Amino acid sequence: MPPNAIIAPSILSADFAQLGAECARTMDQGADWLHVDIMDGHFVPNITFGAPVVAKIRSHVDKPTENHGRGTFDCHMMIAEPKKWVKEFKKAGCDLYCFHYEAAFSSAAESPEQNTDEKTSPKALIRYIHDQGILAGIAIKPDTPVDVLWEILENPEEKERPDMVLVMTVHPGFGGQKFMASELPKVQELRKRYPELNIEVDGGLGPGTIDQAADAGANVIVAGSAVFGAKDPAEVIALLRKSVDERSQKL
Ligand SMILES: O=C(CO)[C@H](O)[C@H](O)COP(=O)(O)O
Repeated sequence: MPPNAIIAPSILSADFAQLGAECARTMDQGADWLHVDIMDGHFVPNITFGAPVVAKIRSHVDKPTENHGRGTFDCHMMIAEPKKWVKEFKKAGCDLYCFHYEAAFSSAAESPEQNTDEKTSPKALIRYIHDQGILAGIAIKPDTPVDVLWEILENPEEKERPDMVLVMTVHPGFGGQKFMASELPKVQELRKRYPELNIEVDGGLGPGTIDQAADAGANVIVAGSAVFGAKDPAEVIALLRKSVDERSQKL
């Protein structure tokens, strides 16, 4: 059976003027993790915030007492140089550093396939993140085929295997976009091969789309506008959890 449902509201849709209070409130409303979107204006055409802001909001939410536990800060690094920021974000209180496959190679290569330098490979980056004592996630954009992940997930070296895979269900950069159901076969394939893996989906998730994502096998659900824009965010969080829990029994 897949791992438990983890509901991770994306604070991209929170009121940035009251971010600490928004984080604390969302946890009180039943969130498991907080999804923290870091955008650098290069990897994606938008800018959010950096480690100093994460350090400030971290103090408003209790640290998790175990890996993947309640209060995990799930930092989604939509940045062009993911290795450069690992230590700083760990220091700020990031518990799970999720980088993009597409950004993991040195900028000298025109595409990930052209880069054969082991030092800048996703596997090396995962090892580096684990060496800092935090969890590592790897994300793929809609244009990236899921096959690129097999070599990384099948690595016999445990330290070089990710703790979570994030399948983007929108093109990264902005909240409030339309859910791309075309990405769900990636989730299905991942779940078929890795029953125990934490598989996260991000983009356009809410009451109208959660059942499809849960049927495909996603268990970590990011929802920004659906939670922060709701009249009753606690009800939406509970609904997302129920869908995943019910559907995961049948997988
Ligand atoms: O990573 C993201 C955008 O790049 C956001 O986390 C995501 O889009 C969530 O927003 P929404 O639930 O409103 O679609």
